[in-house]
Amino acid sequence: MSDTVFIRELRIDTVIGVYEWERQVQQTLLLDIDMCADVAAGAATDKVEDALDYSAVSDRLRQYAAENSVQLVETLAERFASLVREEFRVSWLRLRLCKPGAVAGARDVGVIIERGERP
Ligand SMILES: Nc1nc2c(c(=O)[nH]1)N=C([C@H](O)[C@@H](O)CO)CN2
Repeated sequence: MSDTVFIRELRIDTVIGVYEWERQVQQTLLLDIDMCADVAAGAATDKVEDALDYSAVSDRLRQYAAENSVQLVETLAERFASLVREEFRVSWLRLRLCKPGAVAGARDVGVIIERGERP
């Protein structure tokens, strides 16, 4: 299956970072995610129940980040990938998690991971 449901530049507020001051504040990350999905299934019925609901995915990821704190963007990216694959039954995804402004002189830093297999 080559269909994709995507989310771009989702703002994620969380406590994240390795330095002491970062444990005291919330920071905003940006998430891009591409998820393998059967777009035809939703199109056939025109019902969100038959689609991969990008709104539900966004809400769940924001909820997870609000309730959990980690040090590395790598850790949060891996947890997001596992959560989406398990809770939304997504067989393959590519995820880009950015921490804007974290490094002086760079607009963005972060990680890109790809997990699973396309059916
Ligand atoms: N590969 C990583 N390097 C660094 C991370 C990270 O999450 N992954 N984090 C930091 C600090 O928290 C930084 O973002 C503060 O500006 C440093 N390096």
